[in-house]
Amino acid sequence: MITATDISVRFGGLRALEDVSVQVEPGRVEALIGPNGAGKSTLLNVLSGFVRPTSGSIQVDGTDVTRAAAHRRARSGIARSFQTPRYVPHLSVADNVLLGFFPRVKGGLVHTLLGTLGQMRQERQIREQLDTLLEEFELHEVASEEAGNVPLWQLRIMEIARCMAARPQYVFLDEPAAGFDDKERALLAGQVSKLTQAGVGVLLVEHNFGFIKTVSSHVTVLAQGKHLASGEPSQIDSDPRVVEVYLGKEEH
Ligand SMILES: Nc1ncnc2c1ncn2[C@@H]1O[C@H](COP(=O)(O)OP(=O)(O)OP(=O)(O)O)[C@@H](O)[C@H]1O
Repeated sequence: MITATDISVRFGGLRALEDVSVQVEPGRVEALIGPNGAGKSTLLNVLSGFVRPTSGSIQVDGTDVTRAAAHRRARSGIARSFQTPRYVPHLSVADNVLLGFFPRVKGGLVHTLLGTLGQMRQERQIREQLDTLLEEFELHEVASEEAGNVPLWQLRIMEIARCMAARPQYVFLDEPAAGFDDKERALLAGQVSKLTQAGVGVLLVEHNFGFIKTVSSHVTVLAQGKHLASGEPSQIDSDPRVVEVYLGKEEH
């Protein structure tokens, strides 16, 4: 389990987070919601090691990782997606997913990227795992297309598949359904549930409450950097404080 306790972050004079606590459990989706500027991305960045908290602590499966850099967290089983998908547009979808195997390849330096990609393609075990991932996340039909030619919703699923290549225990998803229509959201919900079925703990930052209700088991609500409420989606949905600051203004 990931346990973040009393996390505070200051950017100069701005208090982006104040004493916020959250837990991510294996096989469950913890959703993080709140209005713009509430501190959701900052908390996700703190948990994945991209932002150092001013105070507070983070434990992953009982080990303190508060001071550990992002690459060390990746090695301790955390993978994440970004609000704007990060990918190499001129590489195929399959090769972009292949990049996710890097944390498992010893000595995989970025400047050896292309050479290593070539070697990895040769390795039967990795090739088989890649094929399984592409199949599982329904990317096989676009596997050989250049990622730059693939629609946004498939790029986001490609990012999730790439996260899973590292065999993570925890995956953080930053607004994975932003800009999606109902059909794309339903497809994405199906893919997210594959993560929890595999025992992965998911932290989901998302604005669409309908999507949150479909996939998550617990919700933490932030407002102006502080904890506002937490509970099951059905409790949050009817919490007057949450409706006032957030849900009343959002699609749900
Ligand atoms: N690197 C930074 N330097 C200075 N201020 C920052 C930085 N990152 C975030 N902030 C500020 O911290 C506050 C929280 O921002 P954050 O992006 O975490 O909110 P959010 O809930 O993710 O918002 P959104 O829904 O718009 O993505 C905001 O006031 C933001 O301007």
